[in-house]
Amino acid sequence: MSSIDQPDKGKSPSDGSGGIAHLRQKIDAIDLQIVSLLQDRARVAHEVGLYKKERGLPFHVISREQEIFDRLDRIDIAPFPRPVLKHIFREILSACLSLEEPLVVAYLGPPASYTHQATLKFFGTSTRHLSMSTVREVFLCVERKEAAYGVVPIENSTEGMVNYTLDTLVETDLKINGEVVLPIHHCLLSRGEDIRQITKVFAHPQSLAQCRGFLSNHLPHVPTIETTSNTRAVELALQDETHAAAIAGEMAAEVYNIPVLRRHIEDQPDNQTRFLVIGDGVPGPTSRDQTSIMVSVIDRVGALSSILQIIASHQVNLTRLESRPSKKKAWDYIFFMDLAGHQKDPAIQTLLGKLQDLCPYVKILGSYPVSEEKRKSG
Ligand SMILES: O=C(O)C(=O)C[C@]1(C(=O)O)C=C[C@@H](O)C=C1
Repeated sequence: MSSIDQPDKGKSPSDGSGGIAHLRQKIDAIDLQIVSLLQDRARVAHEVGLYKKERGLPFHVISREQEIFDRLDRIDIAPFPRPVLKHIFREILSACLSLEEPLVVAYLGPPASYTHQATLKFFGTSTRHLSMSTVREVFLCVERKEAAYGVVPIENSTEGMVNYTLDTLVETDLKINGEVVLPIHHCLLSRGEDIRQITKVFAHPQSLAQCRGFLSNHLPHVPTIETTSNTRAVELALQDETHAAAIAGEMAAEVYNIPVLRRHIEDQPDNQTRFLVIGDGVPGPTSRDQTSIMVSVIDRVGALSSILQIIASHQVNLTRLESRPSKKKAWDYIFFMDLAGHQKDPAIQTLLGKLQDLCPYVKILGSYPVSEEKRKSG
């Protein structure tokens, strides 16, 4: 028994030391209050669910959830750590929603993939998650209404855009409903106890690319084998008769019970991946939204710069600009743009009208709340 577990018989609150038994009684009473308040909240959420069911209203409301998180941001919660409070509320909302109607979310990759982690971060754990093996399948699952939402990677801070997701966005009628940013920390996982014993490294090409420096410094002559996912890399490393290693996240190490040989092997310490949440509706406006659009421009000198000037003249902030080959004609491009604001904002509405007049093609990919990470960084 550790000393803290010893019953604190000698002390009482009256001896001035605030005996631990008394403090623990206080904690027990507070815990009961927390549980009782959670019960009350769950009952009210269930009532909201019945109200919505009668009227055919959507159960999961991203803008309402954002409003709740915004309010938490404004209240003083010291000394309780804010990120933990957010985490707890993410789970409370997820649990309350599951009493209204279980939410089904499709995501890319096997369980324990980074996209699975992003899904848990956005929706909490009280949802049903469907693992899909391709980005296309995630979209199809939502299009067929087998899932309410899908989660796919869109961009890595080291490796750039996930082109396959951009291309799929071009084709689909689904809309972007949210974004999640996840810090990506890769680990070298192996049953071999010494890094010098490693015979080969299995990894997804994106993870290999993000750990190039580590591999060339520490495993310069060890062959690397590309896999379809990080989790597949772990499976292959486990099946291998020699001391093979895999690159994957800590969650995969836990799920597959494979030791972590090295942590943080990514070349960029602030390596992050941005994921998109896709759905078939458009979330309502919140305190801070962005609108993603896709435009094609007439193939003539200055066409793109005149579009950019129009955006600026409408006082709309362009926060991202990416180009992709149109795949219709050589050297013909489409542009992906993120605009600060919601498509219901008057400035964005006027701008979109103007762009629709000027560009051969404009598609609104969605309006959705800016991620927690971007909100924090200003
Ligand atoms: O306010 C609602 O519309 C609810 O359904 C309640 C609630 C909540 O628990 O606060 C639950 C799920 C929604 O996504 C948003 C909020």
